[in-house]
Amino acid sequence: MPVRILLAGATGWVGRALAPAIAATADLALVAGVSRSAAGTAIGDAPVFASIEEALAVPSDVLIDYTKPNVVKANAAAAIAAGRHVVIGTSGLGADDYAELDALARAKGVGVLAAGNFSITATLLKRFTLEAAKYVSDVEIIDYASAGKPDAPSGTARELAETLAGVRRPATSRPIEEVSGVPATRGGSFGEGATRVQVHALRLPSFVLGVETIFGAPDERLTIRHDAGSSAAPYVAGTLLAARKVAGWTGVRRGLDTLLD
Ligand SMILES: NC(=O)C1=CN([C@@H]2O[C@H](COP(=O)(O)OP(=O)(O)OC[C@H]3O[C@@H](n4cnc5c(N)ncnc54)[C@H](OP(=O)(O)O)[C@@H]3O)[C@@H](O)[C@H]2O)C=CC1
Ligand SMILES: O=C(O)C1=N[C@H](C(=O)O)C[C@H](O)C1
Repeated sequence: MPVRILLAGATGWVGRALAPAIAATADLALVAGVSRSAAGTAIGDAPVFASIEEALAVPSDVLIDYTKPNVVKANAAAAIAAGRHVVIGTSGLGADDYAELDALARAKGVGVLAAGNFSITATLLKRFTLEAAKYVSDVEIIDYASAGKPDAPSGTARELAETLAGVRRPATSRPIEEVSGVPATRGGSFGEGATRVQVHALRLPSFVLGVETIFGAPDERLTIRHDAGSSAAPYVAGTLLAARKVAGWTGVRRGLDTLLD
């Protein structure tokens, strides 16, 4: 029997790429969608509803959420409460939010996979960054995105910074508290003390999303960079992989890298 998918954000930039891909995949079936503007219509045989609550009345196995930062947490909590596994693509949530969702998911015995970025090259950037952090102490992140992106940092940069802060070696750069001038220009901090990670978010026309990890060592430097193009195609395969696998554990896992060999 195919995994039955409820797709929240079915009419969005990513949702419009996911819906036909799910329909074309034998082991997945789109059974319902959520979009306020398309409520009352259908995508193939799947009815579209204005709210997650209405859509959860249709039997399904996995919620895939590509909506908005101010919507995703309530959607995920409602789906977990209804016993659904959840794949989160939407940005905007951080470690504290995921700790709350983890407790809810464990209580219901369901799995959650949240990835700041489901593209393969962004996932490789995370993997290579975590590897380099074993050897080089000083690292900062630049987050490039479109002028209209509602959240900062991006989900991509946030997951990377929060994970990196847990494994990196202590920085040799001057602590932010000791910086004079306008310390905010040193960026936003993730983590604590000398293993905090600074993220610098740029929001400019012409960018879709880019993330750059810069390592500095005495007299040498390493830059690792991912740039997204203008289509949502890079996110489809990783999201569908997560939908197939998310029933395999209980609680929240973060990052597509956790599913790769
Ligand atoms: N993890 C990853 O790899 C990626 C993550 N993203 C993230 O995914 C999210 C979605 O991106 P994108 O597809 O570009 O967004 P869009 O703005 O194109 O689409 C948003 C979708 O959510 C629906 N929606 C918005 N508000 C509500 C609401 N209150 N209730 C129900 N449905 C709602 C919209 O439909 P309607 O307005 O009709 O309700 C629409 O279908 C963003 O946070 C983005 O940063 C994007 C790309 C990759
Ligand atoms: O808002 C976007 O467009 C994107 N957001 C994701 C993020 O917040 O990291 C990533 C994706 O490449 C595009």
